[in-house]
Order: sequence, then C-alpha cells, then structure tokens
Amino acid sequence: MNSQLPSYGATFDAWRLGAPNEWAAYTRHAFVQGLGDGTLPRAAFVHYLVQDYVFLVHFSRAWSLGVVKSETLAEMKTCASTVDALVNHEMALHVKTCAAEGISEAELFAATEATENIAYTRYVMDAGLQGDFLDLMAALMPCVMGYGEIGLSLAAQAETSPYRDWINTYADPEYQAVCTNAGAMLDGAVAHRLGAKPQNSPRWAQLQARFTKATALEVGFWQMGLDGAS
Ligand SMILES: Cc1ncc(CO)c(N)n1
Repeated sequence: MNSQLPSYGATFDAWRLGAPNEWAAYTRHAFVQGLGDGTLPRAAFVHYLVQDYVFLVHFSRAWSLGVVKSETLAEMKTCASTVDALVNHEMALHVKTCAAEGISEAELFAATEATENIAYTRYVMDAGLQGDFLDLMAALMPCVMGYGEIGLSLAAQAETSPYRDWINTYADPEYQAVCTNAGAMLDGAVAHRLGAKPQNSPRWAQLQARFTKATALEVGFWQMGLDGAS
C-alpha cells in the first residue's frame, strides 16, 4: 500500500509517515470508501459538500495568510496561486453540484457551519496567526495532499461511481500540480528556515504535531459528513 502512495516532496512524505494511524483513518475513512464504491448516501454527500464550501472559504483565508507570512517570492507565488485554485476552480465543483440539488451559491455562502468544520479551519488559521509560515503550512498540508492522494486512489479503482465528478476534481492533473507545487515550495521553506537537516531542529516535533492534529481534524470532518445527514 505504502509503495503506491504519491510523493509530494520530502517534508510532506516524512510528516505523512510520522502520523500513520491518523493518516490511514483520514484517507481510508468510510466516507471515502463510500465515494469510491458509490454506496455513500446522496444526503450525506450533499451535507458534506455544503459544509465543504464553507470550509473552502476559511481555508482560502488561511492560504491568504500564507501570502502575509511568506519570506520569499516563491512562497508568495505558491500561496497566491493556491488561493486562486481554491476560490476560482475547486469551489466551482461545489457550486455546480449543489445547483443541481437546488442549493444556490448565496445559500452555500450563508450555510451554518458544523462544529467540526469550525474546529478545523480555525485551528489552521490560529496555527498561522500564533506561529510562523511553517506552523501554518504544517496545518494546511494534510488537506491539500490528502485529497490529492484520495483522488488518485479512487480514480484508479472507481470506474462507475456516481461521485465521479468529485473524484475527477482531485485526480485531475491540475489539482495534482497544486499538490506537487505546494510540496516543493514546502521543502524550500523548510530548508530556508531550518537548514539542510530539519529533522534535527527542535521545531520538527512541534511541526509534526501540528500536521498530525490537522489530519485528525480531517477524520472528524468526514465523520461529520456521515453523521450530520442521518
Ligand atoms: C475538509 C477538506 N479538506 C481538504 C480539501 C481539499 O481542498 C477539502 N476540499 N475539504
């Protein structure tokens, strides 16, 4: 299984390896399996998608904070283009799918946030407000890369799922490029601040802890999708 995981850069790959239980619970959650085999109830999917639209609003705010906290132009460019990818591309999937369910974009924007949703996005935002650029990135990466990994793995196994649009959004080369670029930028940002042997830095364990916490909050988000619709 591990040999099939996509690589999104040395730092991300190390953090993923450092959170094996949380990562498996996130990327192989029952919600994910239901997307792949098509057994996920439509109501759970729509409930999740409405929450995810609001998630992306706050997630885009957090990536925008990345522009503020950047120390190099390369960091700034990646953060700015990720904000663009989120607000101008990924969210189009939510708008289109929800429109087909009779939910307008104005309703999406005004949707009441589930507690698990608030917990996750505000944790990420606070990591960036309290800490530096790396603290923010450690909290942002599980979201970006996890969906890249899930998209690829479901695309390889799910030919006929009714959730094919969702799967394709994340398996798409455009989304995979967002993951690869973010991972390369992260490696540069780590080298810039922590040197060539970042694992020896006293900050490494703290960054791993942030990554692991954000991954656990992703598990809570899937669970909210399943539970909230029942
Ligand atoms: C909860 C969540 N995590 C990650 C992504 C990927 O951007 C998303 N859309 N939603």
